[in-house]
Amino acid sequence: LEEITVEDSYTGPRMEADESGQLRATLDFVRAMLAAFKDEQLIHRRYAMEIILQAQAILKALPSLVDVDIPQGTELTVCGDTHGQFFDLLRIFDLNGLPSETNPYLFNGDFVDRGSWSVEIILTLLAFKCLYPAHMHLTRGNHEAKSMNTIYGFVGEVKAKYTAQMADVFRETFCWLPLGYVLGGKVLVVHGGPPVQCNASLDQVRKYDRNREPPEDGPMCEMLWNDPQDQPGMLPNKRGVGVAFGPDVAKRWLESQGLQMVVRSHEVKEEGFEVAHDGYTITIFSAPNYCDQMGNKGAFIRFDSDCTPSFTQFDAAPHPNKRPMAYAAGAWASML
Ligand SMILES: O=C(O)c1nn[nH]c1-c1ccccc1
Ligand SMILES: [Mn+2]
Ligand SMILES: [Mn+2]
Ligand SMILES: [Mn+2]
Repeated sequence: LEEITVEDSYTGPRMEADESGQLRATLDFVRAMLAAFKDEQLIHRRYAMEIILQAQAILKALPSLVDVDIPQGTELTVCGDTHGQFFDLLRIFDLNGLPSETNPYLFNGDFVDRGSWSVEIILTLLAFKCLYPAHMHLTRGNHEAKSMNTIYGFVGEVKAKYTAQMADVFRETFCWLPLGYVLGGKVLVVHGGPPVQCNASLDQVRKYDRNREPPEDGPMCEMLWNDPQDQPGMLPNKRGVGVAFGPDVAKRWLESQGLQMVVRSHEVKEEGFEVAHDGYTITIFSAPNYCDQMGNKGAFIRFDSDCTPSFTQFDAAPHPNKRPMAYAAGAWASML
């Protein structure tokens, strides 16, 4: 990275070196980065690379399933899909505060694709992961994957805003994102759903070798792609990947693992969230007016130390005039 020099002509936020000479994202830098992104400016690719690679090293050291405690008297906020809707992420921070050691967050996958500010979202989340590694938690979604990012806009956006090499570094980093979290020993947080068809245990997930693109079946595939259904039983998923699982299947798997509830994302909900399966399965979705057209609310959940959920809904924020998937391959063709 040293060979990337930050030119004197660069006027954006500058990262300072710590006492060991290592460039670090301080809170002041992250605040300045948020302001720059809000003003449709970018940070220098040297600083972007530092954030991505430092976050990658932190993520790599985690197990594939991470236990997170919510100490007495504290709360943890869980957000769902954000899908490149950076100005709605800023609204979450306005409503609920910036991430900090006293205001921990878990973002439950699908950070990128669809929305045209995916780079701003993922650099923000990874920068907070570097700043507060024990208080900013990130789950892998099915959109943290090369095949999806190539089709749904993230690769095109990174190449337009930075470089193809940076797209590769993002891809390597996504492969180290944990597959799920257990809050307070009783709530599984995962992007799609629990691995009910392969019937994997929490321990098998903890040891799973996640450093790869998502496979077509098995624990990792199901955790990124499964969906709940109202009907009892299990059916092939209409998406063609993973399964649809009923209330009986959710209850049986959760009880077999000593868990009370699964919180998942992955599906748009009109109200931003949905409590299904008699409370065993919660969906949380944090991209309001999804793709500038669905008209849905966004929502996030605050869990207290007893894992009691409180829901907050919010509407879409105004954003600069750029349509969803503005950088997707072929988007340029539509402009010719
Ligand atoms: O892009 C989405 O809306 C999405 N979010 N999670 N999964 C998808 C998806 C999956 C397959 C095909 C298209 C979208
Ligand atoms: Mn999604
Ligand atoms: Mn998804
Ligand atoms: Mn307690």
